[in-house]
Amino acid sequence: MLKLTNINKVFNEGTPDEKVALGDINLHLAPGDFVTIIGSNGAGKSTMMNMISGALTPDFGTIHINGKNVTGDAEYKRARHIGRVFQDPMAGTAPSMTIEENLAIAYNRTKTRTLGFGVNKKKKDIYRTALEMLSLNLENRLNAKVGMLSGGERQALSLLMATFTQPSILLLDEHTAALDPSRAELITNITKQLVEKDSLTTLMVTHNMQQALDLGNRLIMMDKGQIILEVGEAEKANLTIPDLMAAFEKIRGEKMNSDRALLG
Ligand SMILES: Nc1ncnc2c1ncn2[C@@H]1O[C@H](COP(=O)(O)OP(=O)(O)OP(=O)(O)O)[C@@H](O)[C@H]1O
Repeated sequence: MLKLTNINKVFNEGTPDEKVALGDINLHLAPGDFVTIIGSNGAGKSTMMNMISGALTPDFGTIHINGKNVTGDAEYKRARHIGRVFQDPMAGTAPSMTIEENLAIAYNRTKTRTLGFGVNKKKKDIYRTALEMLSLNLENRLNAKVGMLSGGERQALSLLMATFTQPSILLLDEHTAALDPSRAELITNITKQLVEKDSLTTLMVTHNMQQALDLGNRLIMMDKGQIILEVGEAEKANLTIPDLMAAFEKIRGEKMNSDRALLG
């Protein structure tokens, strides 16, 4: 479903600021895999997400989605196969447009123009049914401007929009980090529900160790541009935060340097 092969990325190469952001990353996700990603500061997590979305291109290596080599494809070209939710709840939606109009954009992202961009009764029903899943009563506020929603509501809508058309890959980039704990928990639960509903192949970066353990069937740990630990389904089920911290120390010989790590 998603295959990263020997992905390398160096920023400011040949200068005093040279930084190896990704050094030979190999990662393979099977359909329906939900992989959580944790790691130290500057480990390369966001760079890897940007490589997959097409926001950045690797210096070396290949990216395959659904068996197709997309390494050279521009971000807009990959967008129809990829759903992405960012940390900033304001990033995924258009504030001056209504909930219905925002959903129409997401809905039409993968459709051909011949199906029309208008909002008809059938589409309205699809939007309402999807919104009901969030249990936020947004299905009764289709004409409300998105700018009027709370951060949590907006992030829930972003998540719905990113998953609405069942993308091949869902990228969640610390998407609960900017929310207060109760809203973060709500978005975590909605994430679980939406991903499970369509068995979406998902990659989620998080600084919340407990969230990384609670969600998904696999976990990877990154440090200094490398994947230093991969945990499979059976092992993940019994893993604890102290286990993860101890694993990092054992591999690296030092404590994990993440000032944003939430240790639960
Ligand atoms: N555009 C850029 N130009 C130069 N260096 C960059 C650029 N983007 C990232 N880097 C560097 O590459 C390394 C990896 O950055 P990245 O943002 O991927 O890490 P991260 O794991 O997401 O970190 P954090 O958890 O702290 O957000 C860092 O050292 C960072 O400073």
